[in-house]
Amino acid sequence: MLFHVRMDVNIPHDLDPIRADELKRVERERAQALQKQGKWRHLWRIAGQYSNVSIFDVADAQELHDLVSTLPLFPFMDIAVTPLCRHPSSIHQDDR
Ligand SMILES: O=C(O)C[C@H]1C=CC(=O)O1
Repeated sequence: MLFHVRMDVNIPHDLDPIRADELKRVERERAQALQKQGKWRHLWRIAGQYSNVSIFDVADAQELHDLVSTLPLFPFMDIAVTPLCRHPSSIHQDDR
């Protein structure tokens, strides 16, 4: 099942910079591992913002929740989720 996910990151200015860098490093490792597994299918930066738009390919809403809620930066993100289904005019067979 595909989900469009927007993540807006808001790291508090008073968070220890070393702690923030460590969170970002582990977040990157996690994001790249999920991409290699095919679960985080697309990851795009929104130009000019500390935000991304992503497409997740997971079994269901529970799996999506389990993945995003355990991301290291989750406590500092506002997340908006939109479930997707196949468009009848799509030419991409893997759009499901
Ligand atoms: O930078 C972000 O958009 C937040 C998060 C998502 C992937 C990653 O490496 O960090």
